[in-house]
Amino acid sequence: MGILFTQMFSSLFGSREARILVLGLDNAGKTTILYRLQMGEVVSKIPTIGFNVETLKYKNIKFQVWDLGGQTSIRPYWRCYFPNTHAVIYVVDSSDTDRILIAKEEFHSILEDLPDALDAAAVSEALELPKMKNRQWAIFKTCAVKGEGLYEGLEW
Ligand SMILES: Nc1nc2c(ncn2[C@@H]2O[C@H](COP(=O)(O)OP(=O)(O)OP(=O)(O)O)[C@@H](O)[C@H]2O)c(=O)[nH]1
Ligand SMILES: [Mg+2]
Repeated sequence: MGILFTQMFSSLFGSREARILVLGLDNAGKTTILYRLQMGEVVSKIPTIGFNVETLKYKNIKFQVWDLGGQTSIRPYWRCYFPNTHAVIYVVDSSDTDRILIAKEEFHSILEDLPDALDAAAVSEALELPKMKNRQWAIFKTCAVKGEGLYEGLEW
């Protein structure tokens, strides 16, 4: 009911929401961009381990902006954040000429990964779960990195 009302009010007043990921190599300037947009100032010079998430309103759209750490060891976790993402902002440091090729490779691997994510319904179809009549089953979308969906599964 709560969700229904939220959606009704959103459409009445024309406000929309978008989930945005900010990706790019470490030191590219992602966190600086996020807080420049949100607070109009430069806040931190510390590398991001994990993520920062902030909500920005711009032109009647509420952007939920996820700024992920870009260090080599963290990049494999970017894909956990892809589901339900409306757009990716890919930040490149134009003065980091030594790593422009790495920036290109990471960018292309994001593009390869993006269409790969199936939603829970598609996974369930792919595994033909609905055909299983003699067992009880349920499917939950999880991301172990963020700890999402795990307890819903255990609860079940
Ligand atoms: N000259 C210049 N420096 C910038 C710019 N944007 C960011 N920086 C500097 O670049 C450094 C890294 O910026 P961050 O925003 O922390 O980089 P990041 O992409 O979030 O890095 P990770 O969190 O490690 O992935 C900081 O010292 C910033 O002040 C810019 O547009 N121009
Ligand atoms: Mg950062």
